[in-house]
Amino acid sequence: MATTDLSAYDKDDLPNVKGFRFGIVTSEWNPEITENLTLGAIDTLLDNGVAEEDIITWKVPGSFELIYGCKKMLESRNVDAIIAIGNVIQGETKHFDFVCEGVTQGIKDLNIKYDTPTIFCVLTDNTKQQSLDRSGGKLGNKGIECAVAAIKMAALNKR
Ligand SMILES: Nc1c(NC[C@H](O)[C@H](O)[C@H](O)CO)[nH]c(=O)[nH]c1=O
Ligand SMILES: CC(=O)[C@@H](O)COP(=O)(O)O
Repeated sequence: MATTDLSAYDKDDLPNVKGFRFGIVTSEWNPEITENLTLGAIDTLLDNGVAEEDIITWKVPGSFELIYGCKKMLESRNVDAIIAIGNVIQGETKHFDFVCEGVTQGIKDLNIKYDTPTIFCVLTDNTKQQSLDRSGGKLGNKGIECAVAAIKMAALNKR
């Protein structure tokens, strides 16, 4: 059963994050997908009062490099949350499994090691159509969903 619209949220349910700083690290693999996820995340942060100059964006080659890229941002930039954006699409071999598991575990580890939340915005899809549907298509944009998660977790960390 396909998921519901990933982008549905109520702005009134979100905390005030004016003055908060957010990082976005984006994988360059499947750029038409990851760029749409990134635009959805940026637009959502801006729409909820985050200043453009308070959004730091970096790019890495692939989803597996999101781990190191987020780690370096956590260690060198003063941000209240990071959104890790990638898109892994099943190929012919088991490489998909290892990339997905690796980045999942790696981002989980960052959330344990560092006191700044890193949001898992990685689409792990069987087909490109599934990715298109979830990055601004009929099922919404996971980048919006993850920006909402980043706002909520950044505010939680400041309680
Ligand atoms: N096949 C996909 C990859 N593969 C590349 C890895 O993420 C990594 O860059 C490489 O193994 C070198 O360390 N990456 C994606 O983001 N999406 C894919 O579909
Ligand atoms: C999904 C991937 O990791 C990408 O590198 C494609 O891999 P494959 O060699 O299995 O087609």
